[in-house]
Amino acid sequence: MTDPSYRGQILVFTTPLIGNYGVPSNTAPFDAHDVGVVLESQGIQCAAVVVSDVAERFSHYTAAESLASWCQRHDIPGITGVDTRAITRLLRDQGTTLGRITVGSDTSLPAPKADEFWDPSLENLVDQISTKEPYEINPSGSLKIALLDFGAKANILRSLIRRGAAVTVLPWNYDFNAVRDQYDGLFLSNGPGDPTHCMEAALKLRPTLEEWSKPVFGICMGHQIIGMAAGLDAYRMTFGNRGHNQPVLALASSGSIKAGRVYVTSQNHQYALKLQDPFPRGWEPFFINCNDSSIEGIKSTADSGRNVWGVQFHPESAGGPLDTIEMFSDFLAECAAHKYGTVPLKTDETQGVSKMQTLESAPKIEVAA
Ligand SMILES: NC(=O)CC[C@H](N)C(=O)O
Repeated sequence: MTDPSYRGQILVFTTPLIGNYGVPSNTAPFDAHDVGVVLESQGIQCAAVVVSDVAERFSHYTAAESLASWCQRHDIPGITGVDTRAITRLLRDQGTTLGRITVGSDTSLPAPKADEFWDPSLENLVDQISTKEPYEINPSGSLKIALLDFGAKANILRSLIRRGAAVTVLPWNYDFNAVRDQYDGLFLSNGPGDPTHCMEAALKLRPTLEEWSKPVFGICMGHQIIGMAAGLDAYRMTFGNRGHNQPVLALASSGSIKAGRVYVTSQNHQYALKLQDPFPRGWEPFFINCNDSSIEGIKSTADSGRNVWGVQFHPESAGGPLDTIEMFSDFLAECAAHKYGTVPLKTDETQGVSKMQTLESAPKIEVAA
């Protein structure tokens, strides 16, 4: 609920009992030295929550308040006592759908018209949530990482600073080309909404993505930005990938990632990069989703002279499995290798499976209309 990528969305929980553990307090401040303890941003980001059975009595040693009181404090509506199974089945048939929560039981009122629903995908949600001013976290860190903030989850910042990086958080549309010499690597964060609203930022980054030899790593929206800058199209999926059990197959080895292995990942996205054959010159698919064959990662090819990669899933999870958490260590090892000339964990192409074989034998690919 605090992941900024959920901004504007009504979340329907499939687990029937929600709120049993209450909500922890996020006692560490979000400032230049820390990014909170457990929550992913300072407030609730989703537009509303739909729960089958909300727990009014909560119990956990870190709990500070109930789900309902937390929602009330943040002015976020919630509804309980509804058949979330029925709503989920509807969403599974027709895909992600505009919705609204209304109060009252007068069924004689006419059903709302299409234009009476607020459509968050029409807005540039990234611009609403991104930092307005640059700021630095852990300034004494040895590796200087710039992070373009499309709506970054706090655990991405934690995962970088825990590994010793100094992170400068920049607004999403900042002209990074002009300041890139000051940094050892660039990170592109996750973020809410339709990535094509950020096309200008993607195109602005092209000189860096084409000329810079230092590492660039993108997650989710960040991965979509890299892909759009590389010339791939982004499309809206009928069924976005959400949840903590999305299997992805690695098509190439790099750092801790081994080609041919399936990793279980945490995901939250409605858009994806469109698979095309051939891939743009100098780029290759990195991961593919085992359920729907959508692209889950791309990377620059070994002969491109660049060191850029992005993943559609969330290696930092929070919540979810930690199968791919070492991708943060890989990123910083690459940055250190570039800066100090040390040797990072290297790509082992010999373990690779045939990419085209994997793509061909995979299930049907969902393509945008
Ligand atoms: N978690 C994210 O960064 C989501 C990216 C994008 N907003 C999508 O829905 O596809």
